[in-house]
Amino acid sequence: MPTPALRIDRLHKRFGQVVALDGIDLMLHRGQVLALLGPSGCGKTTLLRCIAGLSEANEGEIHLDGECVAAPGRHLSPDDRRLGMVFQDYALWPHMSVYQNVAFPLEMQGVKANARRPQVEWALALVGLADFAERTPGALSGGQQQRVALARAIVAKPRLLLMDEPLSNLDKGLRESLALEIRSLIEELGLTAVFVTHDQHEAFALADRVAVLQQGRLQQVDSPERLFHTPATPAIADFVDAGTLLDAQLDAHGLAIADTRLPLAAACSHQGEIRLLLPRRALHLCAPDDGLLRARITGRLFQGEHLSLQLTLADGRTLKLHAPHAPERGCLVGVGIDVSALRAWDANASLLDLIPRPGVATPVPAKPDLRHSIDDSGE
Ligand SMILES: Nc1ncnc2c1ncn2[C@@H]1O[C@H](COP(=O)(O)OP(=O)(O)OP(=O)(O)O)[C@@H](O)[C@H]1O
Repeated sequence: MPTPALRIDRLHKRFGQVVALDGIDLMLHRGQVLALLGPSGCGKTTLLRCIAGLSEANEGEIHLDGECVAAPGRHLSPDDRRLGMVFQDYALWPHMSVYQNVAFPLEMQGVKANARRPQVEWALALVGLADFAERTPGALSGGQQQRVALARAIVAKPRLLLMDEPLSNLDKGLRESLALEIRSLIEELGLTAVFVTHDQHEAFALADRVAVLQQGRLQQVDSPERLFHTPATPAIADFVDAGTLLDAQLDAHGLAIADTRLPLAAACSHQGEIRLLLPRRALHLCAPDDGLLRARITGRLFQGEHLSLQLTLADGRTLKLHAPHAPERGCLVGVGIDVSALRAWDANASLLDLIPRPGVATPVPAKPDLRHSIDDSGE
């Protein structure tokens, strides 16, 4: 097995009574990009700062390319860790030119001025700012300033690139284009990177692996696809907006949702309250009498490629789904469900395997999208 680019073992960090990191184990291979994703206060920045050497952990170890950089009694300084860092607020020196900002890490390493020039020009060209070398940061847009920060972070060819919310100060259009640029730069240079974000779209766009942190603990480390389609807990499903989460009831007759009972059971025979995830892809519209559920359209947003719909069930609870077409707000519709895509957890957030109830045929999803035949007459 190749030596991992980053290995973290049993990392703990406390601030007085506050446990910011509670036993983090993590491994990242060369060329991989990891997103640290989680709600405010979950410990993302603390973990990044411990990796950078800006913060000292209370327990545990951090290894970079097999070298121990942090352990009880050992703490390598940020400079000695050979990392590149990009911060949310760019952290450029306002009185220095773009060129001087990017040259700074090389200067600190003692690289001579004439040897610095080709490296700085290389880094500025990579981020598309070759013609901006003599400007000061104040004369640049937010996106351009973040590109300077990126050039400064990569100019000394770091073994690990660390980024703290690198896109969150930019507006939406710029966030998407810079995310694409950063991603291709990382691939082109074969960089290994860790970045912090509280935005799942940013995590999914940039990362190969996403580590979800909650209350100082890693909850799931997975590819963006697996995290979104198979979240380990209801809290993760909620955080990545994987669909609609509902409380439902499993009993001897099946799975009760609103005024319907689906012929499903838990493989382990669990009965009682469960938490159910209905991913958008598991649901489709059909005529009111053809679906497994009936609902009224109470929200309808045109989003270019699809409509984003909110449907309200008989008991007042709501479902979210996307559809290429839909009747107007207020119409009654049927909802077909691909039961194989449902996910369920018991009250302790342990995953339940839903299976067809013995002796009962699994419901076949009704034909999707009867857009002209759906009307209000089913009431
Ligand atoms: N210097 C500090 N002194 C005391 N408590 C701190 C300090 N830094 C962080 N904390 C606490 O540690 C916990 C984790 O904070 P951290 O900044 O790592 O969270 P985060 O996930 O990055 O949050 P955000 O997204 O809001 O930046 C929080 O409860 C925070 O209040």
